[in-house]
Amino acid sequence: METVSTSKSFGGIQGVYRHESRECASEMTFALYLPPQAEDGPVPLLWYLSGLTCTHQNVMDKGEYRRAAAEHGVAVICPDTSPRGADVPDEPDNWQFGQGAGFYVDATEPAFARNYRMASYIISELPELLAGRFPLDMNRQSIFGHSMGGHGAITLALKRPGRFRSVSAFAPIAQPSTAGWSRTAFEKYLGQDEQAWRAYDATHLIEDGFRLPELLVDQGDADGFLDDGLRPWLLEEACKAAGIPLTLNMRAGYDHSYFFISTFMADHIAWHAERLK
Ligand SMILES: N[C@@H](CCC(=O)N[C@@H](CSC=O)C(=O)NCC(=O)O)C(=O)O
Repeated sequence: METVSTSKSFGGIQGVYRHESRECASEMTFALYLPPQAEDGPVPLLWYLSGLTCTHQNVMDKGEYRRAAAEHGVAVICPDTSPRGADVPDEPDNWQFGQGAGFYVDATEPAFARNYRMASYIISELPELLAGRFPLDMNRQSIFGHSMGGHGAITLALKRPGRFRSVSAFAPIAQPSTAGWSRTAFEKYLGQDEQAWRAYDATHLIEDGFRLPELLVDQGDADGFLDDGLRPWLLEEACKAAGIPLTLNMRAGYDHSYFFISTFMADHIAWHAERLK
């Protein structure tokens, strides 16, 4: 693993690291913020999964998470959203599929199965890489994210009870298997059998019996993707039917951008920090 950069921030260290990924068969880059408390011993780890078109860098530059992370003594890891590189299959003119659009699935279609293994990358490879190299308490992890990444956080946690102490999301895609901007990606990564897509769809996982102890979601009501892409009411209905306590904060006037995310970032970090104690 190579250190790309380290910068002191709010008393801690914002690092960027690069490594050869076993799961994605490509070079991958991630950002890790260590709060000042990490100098004295292992700190809990909060995963932030980014949305379509992002790398590790969008949230690092615009998410404004470091002040709250330092205050609460929580490390924040921001992985990339897909495998990268000239050898990785891609559709450069399509922002909803391929590089920057991994959807946190393990692809099964032959053209993509070698590289597009973001579920295993986040759940297995990256934690293995982090453990021991950084002062992190891997028994205390939580997860959140935005849009494609908010949905990814919910699905990864639903399928692994106990792995994450808490889960939250900014404007998550509620049901990607039926939304216009994600349906095609599911077909290309996972094949035509829609039954197989259920394992990567939050509302369907909940319908199929998977559970979370609770869920926090913030959603802007001026989000241009609200009605066609995000549809938080589908998540609300699924959680209600399943008895999952959902706090859905509809935020008046906010859109889908990092201006929205950064506004509520400190609230989410405080909420996770309380559960990571
Ligand atoms: N290029 C698209 C807009 C893409 C977009 O809004 N991406 C969001 C995530 S959307 C769901 O996963 C994002 O986080 N973008 C990065 C950023 O820095 O804002 C278009 O032209 O509509």
